[in-house]
Amino acid sequence: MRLNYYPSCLKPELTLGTGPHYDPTSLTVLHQDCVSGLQVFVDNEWYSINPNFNAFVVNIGDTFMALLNGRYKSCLHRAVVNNTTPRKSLAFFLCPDKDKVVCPPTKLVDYNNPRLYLDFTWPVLLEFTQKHHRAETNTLQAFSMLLQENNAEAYE
Ligand SMILES: O=C(O)CCC(=O)C(=O)O
Ligand SMILES: [Fe+2]
Repeated sequence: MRLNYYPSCLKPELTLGTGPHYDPTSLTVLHQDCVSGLQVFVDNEWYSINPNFNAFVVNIGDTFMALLNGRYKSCLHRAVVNNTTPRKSLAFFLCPDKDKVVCPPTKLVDYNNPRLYLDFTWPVLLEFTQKHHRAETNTLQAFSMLLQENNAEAYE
């Protein structure tokens, strides 16, 4: 769980509350107060999500995307600040047990939908995100390439 507090800022256009990122986890359940700030990146544009104190925003993260073999996509999002009102949000991250292998069900893999990502466990992806945090890059793609390189080396 993460509690975010974004103080107001005299020059909000010069800063970001939380930079653009994909959540690496499976699902994120987000609760916001009544101040807007959350934005998602769709079709090359940032869209503000209206805050609703009585609702949760559920975000698909990279682990869920891998588990569903890319059928649902994780979403690039960020939080911006404003010059009048501080904002608070609460993010509850769901992630797999540490020894569970993230592998899509066979039903989601066939000739037209080949495996997009090699098997991995959550702690390995977590370590990758902690060591190589690169805002706005596609973390899952970069992680997947590393898995493929490691896999190839193991067979050399
Ligand atoms: O504060 C927000 O609305 C977003 C926070 C967020 O994306 C996160 O904590 O991962
Ligand atoms: Fe997030």
